[in-house]
Amino acid sequence: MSRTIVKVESLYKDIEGRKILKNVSFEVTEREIFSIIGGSGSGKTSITKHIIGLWKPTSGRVLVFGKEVSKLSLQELDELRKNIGYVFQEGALFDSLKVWENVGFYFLEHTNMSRREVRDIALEKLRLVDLDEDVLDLMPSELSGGMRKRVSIARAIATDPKLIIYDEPTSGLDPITSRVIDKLILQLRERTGTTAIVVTHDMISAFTISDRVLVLKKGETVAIGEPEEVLNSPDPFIQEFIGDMKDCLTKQGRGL
Ligand SMILES: Nc1ncnc2c1ncn2[C@@H]1O[C@H](COP(=O)(O)OP(=O)(O)OP(=O)(O)O)[C@@H](O)[C@H]1O
Repeated sequence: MSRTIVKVESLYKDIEGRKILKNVSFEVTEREIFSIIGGSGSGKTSITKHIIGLWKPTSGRVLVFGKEVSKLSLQELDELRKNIGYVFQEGALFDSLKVWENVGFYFLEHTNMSRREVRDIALEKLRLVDLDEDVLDLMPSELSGGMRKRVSIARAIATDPKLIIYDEPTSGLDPITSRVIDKLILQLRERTGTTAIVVTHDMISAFTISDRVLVLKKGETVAIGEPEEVLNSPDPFIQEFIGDMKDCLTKQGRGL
């Protein structure tokens, strides 16, 4: 049986009297690609903030690798975060650092490894995202949008995390580059066996790469299931949300 990597149980989050998340529950199992979709402000990022321990639930529980995140000590939280790679929406690369220094940032900051060793690790991670030594010494400003995403992903996997959270991995990219990043997310799962949670507005991405999809509306679960199940849900919100995309999201359309 597959191991549970993330378990969210009846998660509620209120901030200043506003209900941000209402009774959200789901499990993500090992090697799964699990997408969270929903309109702006529906609570997608709020869920990930609980997973990495930035927020504590108002009620309910969030367990990651079997441990309740809100009960971890600071040291345990550091250890947890080392095992979670986070790909930030805007890439969040340090503009004054070279590509290899960005990818190896964790090791430069937290270990005594030599720069040569860190550079070697960076190259190994860059190869996993189909980049090579040509980019090692480039500055982030010299990269295209798609390459920046790849470098951000290489940085997120630098410490060999068991879980990767992708925050809007295709935002700001043209449709062709978006599909390339989708393929990369799938390839990375094959290459590293990592579990992935993808927060996205991109329906094509969510319905093509995911094993399961969670649809949120104003902090509540509208649907959860395999892409086909969710696509065929009679729920009017889902039908409206998916809208015209449904035709191109048929099985043929999923042939990445
Ligand atoms: N620090 C905060 N303090 C108060 N309210 C917040 C805070 N962060 C988020 N919210 C509110 O929580 C709700 C959910 O926000 P969240 O960022 O999780 O949505 P989202 O689905 O990720 O949206 P988007 O797609 O726009 O990033 C929103 O109404 C937002 O205004």
